[in-house]
Amino acid sequence: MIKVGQGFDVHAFAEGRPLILGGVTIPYPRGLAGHSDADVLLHTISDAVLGALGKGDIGKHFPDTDPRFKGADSAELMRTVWEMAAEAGYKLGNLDATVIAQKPKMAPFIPEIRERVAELLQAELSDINIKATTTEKLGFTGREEGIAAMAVVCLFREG
Ligand SMILES: Nc1ccn([C@@H]2O[C@H](COP(=O)(O)O)[C@@H](O)[C@H]2O)c(=O)n1
Ligand SMILES: C[C@@]1(CO)OP(=O)(O)OP(=O)(O)OC[C@H]1O
Repeated sequence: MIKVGQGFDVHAFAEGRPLILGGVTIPYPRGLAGHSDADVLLHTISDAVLGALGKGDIGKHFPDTDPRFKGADSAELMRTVWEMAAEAGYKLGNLDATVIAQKPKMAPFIPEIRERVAELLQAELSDINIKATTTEKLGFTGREEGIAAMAVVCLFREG
């Protein structure tokens, strides 16, 4: 059985917060606003996994009205999401994700993010692809108002 899921998320920049993307803290003067640590990349990947499982989205499982998730570590949220997939017998086929950000330059951080995501999804590094693109200074990402991310996952299991 093969299942495919996609994710998309956006968070606005905010002063006085660390920038955490893919479970990695990126040195940058601003972070992202959110109820959790606002890791837009892990939220996107989590949504893609939940989509493949037909189990809604992270807002359904971890509501932003619930004080338990205030300041939550999105890596822990994604670990919980992946447990749902593993318990249903799924393994990761592959993940392809894109961070849409005018700044910061993501390239230097992508190897560490890949490793972190591979560990969280109990996957081979070669099955994890993380990309970045600007929007050529166009739109809200181009104006450096926030960061968007999108992801596609393929899960598989026997039978
Ligand atoms: N935040 C970003 C955005 C892009 N990159 C890398 O630069 C390449 C060129 O970006 P364009 O938007 O001009 O196509 C892109 O392919 C990425 O490798 C980046 O590291 N961080
Ligand atoms: C992760 C959650 C939960 O803390 O909060 P946010 O960090 O605000 O993220 P978002 O992607 O807006 O929605 C999912 C939320 O339920």
